[in-house]
Amino acid sequence: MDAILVLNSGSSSMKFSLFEIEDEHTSKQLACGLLEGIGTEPYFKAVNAEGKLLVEKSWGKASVGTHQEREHLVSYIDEWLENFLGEKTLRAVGHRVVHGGAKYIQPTIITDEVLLELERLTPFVPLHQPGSLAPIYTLRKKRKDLLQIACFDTSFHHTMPDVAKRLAIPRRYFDSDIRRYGFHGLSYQYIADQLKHISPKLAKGRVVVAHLGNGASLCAIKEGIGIETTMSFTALDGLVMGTRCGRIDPGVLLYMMREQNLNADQISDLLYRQSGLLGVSGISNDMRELRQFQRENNDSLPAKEALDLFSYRIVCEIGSLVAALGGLDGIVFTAGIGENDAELRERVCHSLAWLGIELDVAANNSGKPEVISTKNSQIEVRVIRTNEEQVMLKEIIGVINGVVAQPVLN
Ligand SMILES: Nc1ncnc2c1ncn2[C@@H]1O[C@H](COP(=O)(O)OP(=O)(O)O)[C@@H](O)[C@H]1O
Ligand SMILES: CC(=O)OP(=O)(O)O
Ligand SMILES: [Mg+2]
Repeated sequence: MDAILVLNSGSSSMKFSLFEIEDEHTSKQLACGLLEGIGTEPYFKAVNAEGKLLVEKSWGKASVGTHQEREHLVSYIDEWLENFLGEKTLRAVGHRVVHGGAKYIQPTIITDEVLLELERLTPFVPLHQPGSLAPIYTLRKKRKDLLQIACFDTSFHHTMPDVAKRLAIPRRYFDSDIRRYGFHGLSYQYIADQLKHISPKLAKGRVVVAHLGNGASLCAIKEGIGIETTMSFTALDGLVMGTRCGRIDPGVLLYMMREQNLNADQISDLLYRQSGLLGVSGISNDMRELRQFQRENNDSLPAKEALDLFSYRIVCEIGSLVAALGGLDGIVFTAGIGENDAELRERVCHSLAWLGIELDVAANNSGKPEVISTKNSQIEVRVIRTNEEQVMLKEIIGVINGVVAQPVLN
């Protein structure tokens, strides 16, 4: 029997799912797991399809998040996998690659040339691309003949009209790929696919999807096609995030460079790692920790200000996407915060009541929220658990079966 490994590498975590291919169209999950705390206190855990713990390991605080450390961690997972697979053969591994640039729209078999081109995109998303590429390098060293496939977070947004891709800077920059791309596309693809099954009305309508995790963005989807999104050239733009600033006046950066002598690396660190919920609250980038802090500290003002800003920006940006869609039929909340934080969803929905949203408070607070708008609401509001790995699996099987044409390399 053949197996497929799906790796979803993030800036500080790596999720994986292992599937067994039963035939051309069916596969079943064998195991899934998570490596988190990369760069701080790495911790690895895997469970089988029934949720039974298979392995657990922590490395302690000594680790520092270097490239070698990531390689070491991936090697560890690979060795564990080798034992777990037993007689099964690993047929392919698929990687979530955050940036595919203008060229890589389809899932793509990784070759030396592809890897070089993806490496060139690292300056576009310095916080993510190295994390996406590190496991590819490690597995290439360890398993020379293994088929490796890249699935891109940018692909879903290629359908955006040119006007949404353009930045208002001299046009030569657009021609050299400095333009708006958008990210979290694998998650948006999953939601668009799910809507076809669970809400045909929304699948054919105008929807704003709010992917609110550690990275956060919104996507405007019309009849299943992405037409606008809040992230842009990099995964810094748009909403307030865990540690990222979201939309910012570029004049602030010029001021910091000129008047405070900050160089590019310092500004990058400030905007990617020290801003967002962490920067404004001074407490944490993690929504659960912030909520807890606020409860234990009598509505701490810095925590409140960070949370206010987080939801305010979501509300403003939803307004902007509704304008791009020319109206609205539905909103979908997804990812760690969108799926779990009822308070945030309530706040956003109440602020958008003028759009005709009526929240079903009981449904919103239920343990497993699905539709959280009332029957009378003019807008259908849903919570859908995202599953980027499922989309990647479908893409990988498409490549294996030769359904997906590979890009011509020059
Ligand atoms: N029960 C919960 N209530 C509120 N926030 C939560 C809950 N569970 C997870 N989160 C938040 O979700 C965020 C992480 O989301 P996730 O989608 O896992 O992010 P990423 O994939 O970008 O690392 C964190 O801010 C975390 O605190
Ligand atoms: C693109 C992006 O922001 O990804 P993540 O949410 O995994 O940080
Ligand atoms: Mg994520």
